[in-house]
Amino acid sequence: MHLRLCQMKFCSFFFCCGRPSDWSEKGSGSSRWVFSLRELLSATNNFNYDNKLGEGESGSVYWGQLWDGSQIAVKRLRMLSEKAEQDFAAEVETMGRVRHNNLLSLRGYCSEGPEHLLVYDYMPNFSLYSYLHGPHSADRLLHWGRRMSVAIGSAEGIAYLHHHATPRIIHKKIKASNVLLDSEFRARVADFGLADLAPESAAQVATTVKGTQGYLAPELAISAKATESCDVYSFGVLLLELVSGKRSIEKSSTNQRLAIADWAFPLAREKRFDEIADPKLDGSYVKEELKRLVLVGLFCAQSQPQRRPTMLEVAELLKGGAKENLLFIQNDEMFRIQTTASSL
Ligand SMILES: Nc1ncnc2c1ncn2[C@@H]1O[C@H](COP(=O)(O)OP(=O)(O)OP(=O)(O)O)[C@@H](O)[C@H]1O
Repeated sequence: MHLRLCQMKFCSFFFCCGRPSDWSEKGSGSSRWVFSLRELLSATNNFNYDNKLGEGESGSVYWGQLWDGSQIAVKRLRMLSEKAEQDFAAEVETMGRVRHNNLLSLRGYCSEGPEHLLVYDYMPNFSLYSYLHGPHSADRLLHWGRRMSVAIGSAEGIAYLHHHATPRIIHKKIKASNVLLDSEFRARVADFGLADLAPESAAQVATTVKGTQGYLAPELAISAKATESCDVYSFGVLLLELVSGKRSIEKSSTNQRLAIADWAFPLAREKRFDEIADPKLDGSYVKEELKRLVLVGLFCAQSQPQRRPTMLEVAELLKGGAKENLLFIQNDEMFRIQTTASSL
């Protein structure tokens, strides 16, 4: 059942008035849309191994610097769908039109010969994954205030994709490595629209690969058709990860795999919210906010898609609005003590 929220205000979004193709091709670095292969080769030192930021399913990502000094991340795409191959410019133009403070928008592209490259602003604070589980997890820079801001910001970014972008976009790969952090640790959801550029077979393979395991809505095992509600499920998992510092799926000492929602659910039902908190927070968090994130996370990560909220509702709940709706969730039958974990 969807919660009914009144009017939503999206203060942080802004529309891009002009079409990306209208942007000056000969303008300064910030107004460029079409890049030449030559300048991207020069910016990335010929896709030098030392410039490589990482590699995902769709290709490798390289750090680069343009002639004006601005730092970029260049995604070198590996496989394209036939449609995207035929008209790459038109396909990426839709992605370029989507603009929101919590989305990592496309800055430009290059399509020359076999090379298909996407250009983004470089995010100096890496990804949420790197602070939760990766090389920066020991830095303890992800204090509670930042976690709340990442939760709300990424919810607003995804809500924008679902409810305001034209055409609407289902992300399909919401996970901690796709939430990047800008210089102010503001969440920028990355990789939206990319699933639609991949060949169908590859997009389906993506639903089984390691990186997305634990985030996939259970209904995707039956039907490969992703919906907005699948993104809501993935976002619920992401929220629980953000609060607890645990991975979407943890392996126990006996090599058993435990989904994060199955671990957090009994603790939440018994109101043992403090035990869900990431030990790296050292107890420094706002109890009410932590409880809110856990309840909303579990409500999103329910197995029945029709019971999940929309991303607009999620954003409002996380911001602390719609108090009656949070109460409604808290009193839902799933959190009553008789409920068993299998009903999740
Ligand atoms: N704009 C960017 N600024 C800084 N780092 C980036 C940027 N874009 C991607 N990265 C980093 O590059 C690496 C590879 O990213 P990529 O999106 O290709 O893979 P992924 O998110 O790990 O997996 P997937 O392909 O499944 O989304 C990741 O570590 C990511 O954090």
